[in-house]
Amino acid sequence: MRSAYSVEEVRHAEERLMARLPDGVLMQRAAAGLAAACAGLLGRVYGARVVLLVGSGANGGDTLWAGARLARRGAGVAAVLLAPERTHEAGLAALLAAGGRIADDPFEPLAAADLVLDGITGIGGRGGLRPDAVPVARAARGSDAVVVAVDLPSGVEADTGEVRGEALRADLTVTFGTYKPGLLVDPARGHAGAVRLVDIGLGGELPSVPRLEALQHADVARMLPLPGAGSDKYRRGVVGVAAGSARYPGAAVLAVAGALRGGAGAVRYVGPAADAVIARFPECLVGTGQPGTAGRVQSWVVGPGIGDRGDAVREVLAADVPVLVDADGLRLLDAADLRGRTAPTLLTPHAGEAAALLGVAREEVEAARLASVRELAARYGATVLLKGSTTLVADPGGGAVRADPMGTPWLATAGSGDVLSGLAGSLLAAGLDARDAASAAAYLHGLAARLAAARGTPLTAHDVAATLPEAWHGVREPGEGAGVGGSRA
Ligand SMILES: NC(=O)C1=CN([C@@H]2O[C@H](COP(=O)(O)OP(=O)(O)OC[C@H]3O[C@@H](n4cnc5c(N)ncnc54)[C@H](OP(=O)(O)O)[C@@H]3O)[C@@H](O)[C@H]2O)[C@@H](O)CC1
Ligand SMILES: Nc1ncnc2c1ncn2[C@@H]1O[C@H](COP(=O)(O)OP(=O)(O)O)[C@@H](O)[C@H]1O
Ligand SMILES: [K+]
Repeated sequence: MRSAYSVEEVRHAEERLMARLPDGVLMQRAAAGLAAACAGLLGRVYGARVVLLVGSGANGGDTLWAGARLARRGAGVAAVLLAPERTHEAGLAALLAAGGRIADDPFEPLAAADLVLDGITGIGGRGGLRPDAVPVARAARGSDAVVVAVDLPSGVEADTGEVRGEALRADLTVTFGTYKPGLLVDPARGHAGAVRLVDIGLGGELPSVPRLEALQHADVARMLPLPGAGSDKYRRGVVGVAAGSARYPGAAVLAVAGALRGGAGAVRYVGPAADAVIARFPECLVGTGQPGTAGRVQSWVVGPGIGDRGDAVREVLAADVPVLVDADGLRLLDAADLRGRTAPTLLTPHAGEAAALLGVAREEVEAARLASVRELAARYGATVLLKGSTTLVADPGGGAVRADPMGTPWLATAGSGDVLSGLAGSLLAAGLDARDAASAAAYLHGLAARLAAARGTPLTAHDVAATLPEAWHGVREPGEGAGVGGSRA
């Protein structure tokens, strides 16, 4: 599991750790890790041309100390000082002593650089880049150099992943002590590039529950419901799918396709698309009536392509089993029907559906995903999986939000959300709690898409569903397979 903590939590942990250590040790640990990552990228440090973008705080200090280490190994290092009168003094002195220099004009060294280190702001940054930094950041991005962000890409909001204004775009972010939420949540995540964590000894000082966490293969492997000697199809869990309509039979077929690959022992479909479902999946138990006629299930998926069948949504929500509501089901949702429920409810909106549930514009949800998913979970008293460029899962009672690291834009294809809802519903039927079911489903869905995309694109939702068994195998046997889907970091 990768964990991310807020700026406030990082600062408290840092204070406690610093109280036990000699002055400057943490900055030296950070700078050493940063310089090592840079040396790895450069291959040959001697003779490399390195430019440091240095702001007024400790983020600039880390950058100067790392620059000094590279200069000692023979790199030509020029520092662009964005706040010359407030530059980290000891760091600058170290750089100059190691043979580095201060650049009078930022643009000339940037044009010839092999590597740029962004030390304008880290966790002390507020708002987007200031006007004087904008042309410098653009010149860095426009050059042929590899751009490495120090701790965070300057200009992004560490705690939320929001980007208010302009922010630097890095190829790699070397972050210290712990991930910050902004490194795992778009739009900020899109500015970070690959992310590498440098251990500076902060771990033991951080709270046990992080703000945000991202699953890795081993976490998902532990959650997967595997059949044992005592299993039968009912004990493995039965998932009911109430989806599709005469107009949208395909949504039912795709939700069932996902449900069949989620580890439940059986899938029951009820609704007007029974003929289409049975034609495609003879292993599915089908009926044409209302959900109440389906027989016992351990979870329900309701909503994909269901049209205006609000009665089916209400009927499913009255059942005392975990219920996943998606797509049309979200439009038909009456919040009052959620209040009386004691079994878990999982809502899976995309940004547009989330915006409608919150009564705000879609753009607001996309700009503030973390706040939106938390607000939805609290307001509806349900676990919420917010789909999109970064899929997030929040529980109504708080706790760590899960950020999915596996998504790929190839998933933005009609019907892939239906596959996801079937898959997550199946994991619910198999006994996972709502947060685990939702986040494991998003992970497997993303991994399946990556595996399928490695063989050919564009992807269809059907390709994603068909590749889910390979994704299961991939998380359980990470050494094998197509070599995609390891963590980004
Ligand atoms: N925590 C840890 O464990 C460790 C932390 N370490 C490092 O320290 C970093 C945090 O350092 P920090 O607190 O000095 O803040 P930092 O990010 O350098 O910003 C400082 C100044 O920037 C300014 N400023 C604000 N917004 C701005 C903007 N938009 N555009 C431009 N300028 C802006 C603002 O000054 P202002 O101009 O507003 O007076 C503010 O004072 C952390 O990210 C990590 O790299 C490591 O050394 C190891 C251990
Ligand atoms: N830009 C993107 N990057 C990564 N994943 C995306 C992106 N856009 C959409 N997705 C994913 O694609 C799926 C689309 O689901 P949804 O919007 O419900 O589509 P549909 O209703 O057609 O099935 C979701 O899993 C979502 O997270
Ligand atoms: K930075």
